[in-house]
Amino acid sequence: MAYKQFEEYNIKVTEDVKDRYKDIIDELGEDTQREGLIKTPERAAKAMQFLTQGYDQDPVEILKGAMFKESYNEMVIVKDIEVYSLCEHHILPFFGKAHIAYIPNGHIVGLSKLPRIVDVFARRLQVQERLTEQVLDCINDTLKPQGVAVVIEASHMCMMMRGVQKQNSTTTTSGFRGQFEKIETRNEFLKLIGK
Ligand SMILES: Nc1nc2c(ncn2[C@@H]2O[C@H](COP(=O)(O)OP(=O)(O)OP(=O)(O)O)[C@@H](O)[C@H]2O)c(=O)[nH]1
Ligand SMILES: [Zn+2]
Repeated sequence: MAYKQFEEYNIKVTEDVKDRYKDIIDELGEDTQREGLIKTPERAAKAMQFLTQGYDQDPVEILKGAMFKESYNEMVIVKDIEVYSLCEHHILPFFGKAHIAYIPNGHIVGLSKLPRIVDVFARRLQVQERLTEQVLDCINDTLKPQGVAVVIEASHMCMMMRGVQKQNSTTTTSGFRGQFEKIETRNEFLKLIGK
């Protein structure tokens, strides 16, 4: 494997974050010594490291690890890629689907690498708009295709469980570069992903 995978928790980070979670749980009025909660600060510290592992990963390296010379000149679409991220305002999940298309320009990329780079950017504190643009720019700048398109549809827990408390709203963000700036190409992509 040519790039860093999430393998182990940083011991110092785990200890530091664990101590802070213990204080937070305590402040929220719970008993950190009761059986069900005794290991919770450590579990939460590890979960947060997993959910923010994207800071330590290099998406360019991931794409470059599987670029292949090919003359294929048509649209390649990977749709319905599950996205799980954390909103940077409330540190609550937002989740949904990403749809990615590109038109090669001499090189194709290993299909799995597209969901992998979505994960790299999603596993950070994010807003949906920036997540969309980072995926778009990464593919555009690394693969240098004739065009690239990214659509993300997501539900935000911070709008569902708290705050405005709307259970059925979804947010759609999109970005288009190169050939996808042309309305016909963009429409073909949107039609193929069922939009
Ligand atoms: N644009 C954008 N906004 C987001 C995203 N995730 C969460 N938000 C919003 O971030 C905003 C933060 O607004 P604030 O008024 O500072 O926070 P708040 O008082 O908790 O707001 P409410 O959620 O309306 O209760 C809220 O409107 C959230 O809905 C995102 O990915 N993109
Ligand atoms: Zn939020």
